[in-house]
Amino acid sequence: MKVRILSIGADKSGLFEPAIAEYLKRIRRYVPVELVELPPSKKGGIDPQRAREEEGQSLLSRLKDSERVVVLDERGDLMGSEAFSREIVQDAMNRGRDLAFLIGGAEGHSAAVRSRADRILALSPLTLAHRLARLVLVEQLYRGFAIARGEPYHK
Ligand SMILES: C[S@@+](CC[C@H](N)C(=O)[O-])C[C@H]1O[C@@H](n2cnc3c(N)ncnc32)[C@H](O)[C@@H]1O
Repeated sequence: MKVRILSIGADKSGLFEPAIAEYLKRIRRYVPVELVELPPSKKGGIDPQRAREEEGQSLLSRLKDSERVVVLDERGDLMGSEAFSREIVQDAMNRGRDLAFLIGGAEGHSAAVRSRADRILALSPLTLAHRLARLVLVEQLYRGFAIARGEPYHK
């Protein structure tokens, strides 16, 4: 099993990168994990619909057939950490499936991305900056593996 996080944009602020790097390092104790940053569309701020579609194509073109696709979106299903561990992390472990998590840009996800999703997941009903969504995702992934192993990180 492998995990990839495909994300539009980079963390230019530098605020979240050290924490994200730390959780990626911790997740690598369990599985290979890769963060793939994709450039935002040049249409951002000018033509939001076009930007969403271009970024969606960029995300979709990088998916592999072997991957179960989890699209992150504030309008998606809300689940607790134990359900996330069971239904996403442990399910993939048990089936030997790879996981791809898709994080959109400033304009969110296109209809094409939503329709490709095996699961649409909200980390909260709040709208998070994409780089903060990344950080919450990697912490929850680490927590999800710790739950699966019965390790004390999750209380
Ligand atoms: C700034 S948000 C995009 C907001 C955009 N206006 C929309 O309607 O989707 C950028 C990306 O961060 C992720 N994101 C932000 N808040 C989230 C949340 N509460 N749950 C899951 N993902 C979230 C999503 O992948 C989203 O596409």
